Amino acid sequence: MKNFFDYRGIRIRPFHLNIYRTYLLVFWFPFVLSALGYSYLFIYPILLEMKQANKYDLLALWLPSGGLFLLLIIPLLLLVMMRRSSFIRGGYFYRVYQRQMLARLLESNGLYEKKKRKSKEQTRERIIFPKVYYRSTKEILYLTLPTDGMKWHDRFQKIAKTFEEMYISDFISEKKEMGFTTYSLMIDVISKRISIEDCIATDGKIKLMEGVSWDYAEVPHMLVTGGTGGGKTYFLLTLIQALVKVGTVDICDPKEADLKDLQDLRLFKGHVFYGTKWIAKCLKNAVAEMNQRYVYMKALPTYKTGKNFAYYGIPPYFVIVDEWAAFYSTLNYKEQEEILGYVKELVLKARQAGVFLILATQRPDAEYFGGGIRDNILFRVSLGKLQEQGYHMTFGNEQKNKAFINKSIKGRGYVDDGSAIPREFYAPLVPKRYDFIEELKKISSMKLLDTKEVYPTVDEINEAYEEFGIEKNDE
Ligand SMILES: Nc1ncnc2c1ncn2[C@@H]1O[C@H](COP(=O)(O)OP(=O)(O)OP(=O)(O)O)[C@@H](O)[C@H]1O
Repeated sequence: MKNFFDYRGIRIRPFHLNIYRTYLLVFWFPFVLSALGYSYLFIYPILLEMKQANKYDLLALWLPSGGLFLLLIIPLLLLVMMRRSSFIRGGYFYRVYQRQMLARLLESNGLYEKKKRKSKEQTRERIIFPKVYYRSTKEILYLTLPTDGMKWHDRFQKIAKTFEEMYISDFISEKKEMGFTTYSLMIDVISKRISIEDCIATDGKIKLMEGVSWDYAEVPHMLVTGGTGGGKTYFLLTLIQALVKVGTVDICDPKEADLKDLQDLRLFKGHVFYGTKWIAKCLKNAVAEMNQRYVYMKALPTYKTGKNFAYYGIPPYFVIVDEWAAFYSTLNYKEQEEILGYVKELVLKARQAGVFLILATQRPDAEYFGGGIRDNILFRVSLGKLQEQGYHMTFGNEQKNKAFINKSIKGRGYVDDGSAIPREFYAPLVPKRYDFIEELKKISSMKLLDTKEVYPTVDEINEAYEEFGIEKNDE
């Protein structure tokens, strides 16, 4: 609802074109004034005396000139340093500079009107900016522009990507009101990075950053993409250390690289898979687990329509497959069909049973994700540097208007937490001293659901599916 007074922010005016420098001069001005006073009191009398005596002694001026120099230059240097440090910390001057950038964007793109002002002697031109407003909080930048059907309407409607690139920020939403559009952009995301110690799974969610959690029951399954060295393995290990405390974690490492080492831990005995045959078995087991869980839940005395695994206190079950695309491309047609079949079942049906897939890959090309699998994996993370196409594959072609910016920060990328709005992401920070293996050794066992003698028939499974509103199996 509209308030009577809606504060849009500071209106951008032509004086903002040089405001960053102007502010420096304004802060310096009192020192210039005191330098003038000082000169009048201490230098002028000496000069006057010299003039009267008609004898100029530069040596006598040396000390007072030094004082003048200190009075002018030291404050200027301090102010330049203060301005720079405020800029780096994202403080006052940083925001001043953002306003200057906005003014310069308008000017350099000719987004202004010219107005002539006539006086007796001459005609002067004045530029008038459209009604553009700037407002910022510590985390969000609000930029309001006129979308009133006038001259620059279309231009202002498509400006979000430019803002993302200008301010190295993420467009998160737009709010339209009659005549204006307000774009909200997230800034200073790095300050929301958490440490691995704070990456904890509770209440069906795993915290990944301040304000970003993977709510696996609501936004099931995860896609992790990233080039080599971007932090994919560290991120998967971070997820594993948190998820293993609340449920079961099966790990498929087709490349037999970093994750395979976990098999040496007692905790992961029988939970690490490699080789096509065993990975297929792991996924088949997960489908069987899903079916058992549905039948098990339906048979519980506490069974209640519409409730999921969490309601019955059933621990979640995660299957992590690393290097999915590379693995998939090595499979023959028959193997592809079998394995894709399991993945598809899990992606489409397993949410309420609490069985979740985490697929990690370098590039999520559509050819490795048949049957709409990619579209049904709702939580997506990219890590490290990707080409534009890689971002579009990860977050969908509808993100073509978003500016994805690569930075050389380990564990940095983008996340779509199910909102369909990707934003900058920093994986939990893993300190150098942190040893994943040693930390995992401290965990004695995984939380498993003991479904005991539940070995359901196809009919029983279909019956349970019906209860949970899931499409039945054909056989
Ligand atoms: N979240 C993080 N916190 C701290 N350092 C990180 C993080 N993620 C990655 N790194 C650093 O980056 C290095 C590479 O990360 P990682 O091994 O996870 O990359 P990768 O994408 O899996 O690469 P590859 O595919 O080549 O194994 C790590 O050795 C670590 O030093």
